[in-house]
Amino acid sequence: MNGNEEITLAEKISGYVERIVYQNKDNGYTVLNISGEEGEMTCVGTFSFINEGDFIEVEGELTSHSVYGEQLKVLNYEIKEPEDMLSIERYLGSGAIKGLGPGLSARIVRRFKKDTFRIIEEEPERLSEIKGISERMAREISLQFEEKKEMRSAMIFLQQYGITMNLAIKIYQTYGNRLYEVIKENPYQLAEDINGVGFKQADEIAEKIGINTDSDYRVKAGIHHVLLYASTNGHVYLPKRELFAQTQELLQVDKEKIENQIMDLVIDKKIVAKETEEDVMIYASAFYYMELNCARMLLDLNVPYSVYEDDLEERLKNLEKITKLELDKMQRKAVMEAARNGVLIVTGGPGTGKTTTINTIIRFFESEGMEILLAAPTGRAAKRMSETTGFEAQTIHRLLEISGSSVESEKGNHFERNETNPLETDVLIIDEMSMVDISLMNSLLKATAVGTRLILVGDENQLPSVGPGNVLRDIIYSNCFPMVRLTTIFRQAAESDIIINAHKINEGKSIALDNKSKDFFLLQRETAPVIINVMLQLIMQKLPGYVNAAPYDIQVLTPMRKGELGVEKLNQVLQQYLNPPSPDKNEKVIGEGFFRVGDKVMQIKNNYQIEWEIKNKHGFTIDQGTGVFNGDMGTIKEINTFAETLTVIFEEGKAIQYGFSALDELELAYAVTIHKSQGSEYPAVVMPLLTGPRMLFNRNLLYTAVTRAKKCVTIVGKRETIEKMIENISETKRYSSLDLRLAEIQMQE
Ligand SMILES: Nc1ncnc2c1ncn2[C@@H]1O[C@H](COP(=O)(O)OP(=O)(O)OP(=O)(O)O)[C@@H](O)[C@H]1O
Repeated sequence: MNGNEEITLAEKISGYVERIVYQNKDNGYTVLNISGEEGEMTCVGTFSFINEGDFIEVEGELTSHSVYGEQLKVLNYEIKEPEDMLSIERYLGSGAIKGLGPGLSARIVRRFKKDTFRIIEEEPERLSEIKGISERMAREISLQFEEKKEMRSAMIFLQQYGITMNLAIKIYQTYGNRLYEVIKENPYQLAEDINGVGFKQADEIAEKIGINTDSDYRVKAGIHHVLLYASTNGHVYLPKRELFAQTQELLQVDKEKIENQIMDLVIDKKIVAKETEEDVMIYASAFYYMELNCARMLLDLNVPYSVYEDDLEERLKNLEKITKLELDKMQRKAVMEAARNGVLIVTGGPGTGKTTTINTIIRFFESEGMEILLAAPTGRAAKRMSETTGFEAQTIHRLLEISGSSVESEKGNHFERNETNPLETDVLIIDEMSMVDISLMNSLLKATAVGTRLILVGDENQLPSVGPGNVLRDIIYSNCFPMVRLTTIFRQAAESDIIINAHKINEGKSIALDNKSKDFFLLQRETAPVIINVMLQLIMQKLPGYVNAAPYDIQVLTPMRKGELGVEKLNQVLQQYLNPPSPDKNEKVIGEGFFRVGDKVMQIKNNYQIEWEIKNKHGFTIDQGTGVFNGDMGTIKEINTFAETLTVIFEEGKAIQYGFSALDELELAYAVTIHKSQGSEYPAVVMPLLTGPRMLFNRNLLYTAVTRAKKCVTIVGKRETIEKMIENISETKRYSSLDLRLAEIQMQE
């Protein structure tokens, strides 16, 4: 209890809900005014389902609040059918039934008196005896009345299983009156049908209902859950032995049970099992078909185009004259192969001339009068592509035109551009391909009509995409498509130690860490507190001037989430220093930490539906749309504790308003994991490297981190750790098989 609140006595009162002042749909916490015989009263408590106009009986403690005055803290409540005629009339006329205002309600009650509710339920046609009510309207009134009653009982039923109001409403909307059957027989169905319900929650409900731990439904749902969970770690499938081990750990049931259900799921086409020499690969069906479709569509696009070979050289030379840049042998090859083929992959490390090659390819096709589209997986990468090529590039999501459909499905049908409405272009160039996951690739290919030239550009040595799949590497390893690997580091790029060291790291060679460089430093420190201190000094004092950027633009990258130098801890510290508390900055507590106005944040999942708008300086909306994606970064502009919203401004000035219940989509981003930093570039990167698990602290990770920096890399930690990372080529295995699908199809043809 608050210090400024005083309990006086227990009370039981009844009356109408005059007004719902506030309601939190997650936990049902509600403030409402009721009006009863003794006047108006403010009630505060948890109401799972209530409408304005309802007649309720509440029991609670009468308290006196220093600000809000007298209130009833509700302990119990019951929704009652109003009994006296006045109450009935008020209920009907309260707006609870659409189309019935006070006038009509009064007439109904005058006619049917205390029998009104029975008539509405049992003989609704009699309502049409009243002037102003047609037979159709009578049926509608009765239907609505019935629905309200049904919904109320559904809410009360679901509440006993600890289901929040928000979720209860979704369940009711999905199943209607079938929900009792679903919950009692197979609550695991919820995890399949309703966004936001996972296996764990369904399992909790099942336990409360008393469903056996080895029920078929539970085992099936468990298998599905393990596969989906694997996909959040980037896997498209799991080898059967791993699926078994993980499912057994989750469910604690016999192996035989799992084996049987796997067979059943295969028969039901919910999962796909593919046998190889060593093992059986098991896929959630959606993922299997995504890979299969991608393979088919890529091969369909991969047709040769006839070009006048004689003057190809000539035309290239002319282009070089215009761009005043002579391409090297591999770059030339890339341009020619782009002209000759339907699919081309261009790969290479930093500074090897990928952008320069894209530029020439664009100019080549442009001179042929062809339509060209450019895209990249993230907003930042698209922006960089626009800047370096001088052509407009967009995110792949935007290119495909998000449909804003309310169904977020694994099948990825969120886009207006698809097989029935493909992109209208002759050439499509995608940069930063290492970040494209199988689902996005599937959507992209669906929207790419045969006859379009597809050019995929990326660095195969970057970490694979955050989402499932290993698309770029699989395509390269399949050997099914023309590919050009760029390796020359050009003079200008060779002046940067960031680029030189990145290549050395990639080749497993040691790097100079003597601090004689202008853009690559190691500050040797041995303990976490000292490392944190040094990082703070770098970000707040030294680096902003050195790289000419704001402290917010200097990015801390770290391998881990947990631990003293993990993202979570570092964000707490950095928030405290870079955005200290202040009376004019609202805050919102989240778990153990909080968000504060001014914080740097990152979106951590794809959200295709959320709306954004861009306003000009006069406050007029100049652009709007939907969608924000995993890895997008922004700054908190406003926290409104009354409306329970938090507004973030993302790149390009896109403002997005999050309800407090959606804040699990955001994370502080002063520090981010190296995995999440893919595709982004920052003026300066600061990286603590002390010790960590071998599977994580590897060459690939260090390479990705270093290549994120444009002007300066500073590692704070141990030299020995860096050396070990360069030597360590063990990588966490990613289970993906686009290369196998490509090979299979080619064999069949
Ligand atoms: N044929 C060439 N002759 C001379 N300089 C070149 C040539 N090709 C590229 N360069 C120069 O090399 C540098 C790196 O090239 P570019 O930006 O195209 O590489 P990149 O692979 O796109 O690099 P990153 O991945 O780091 O963006 C640039 O300064 C560019 O002007």
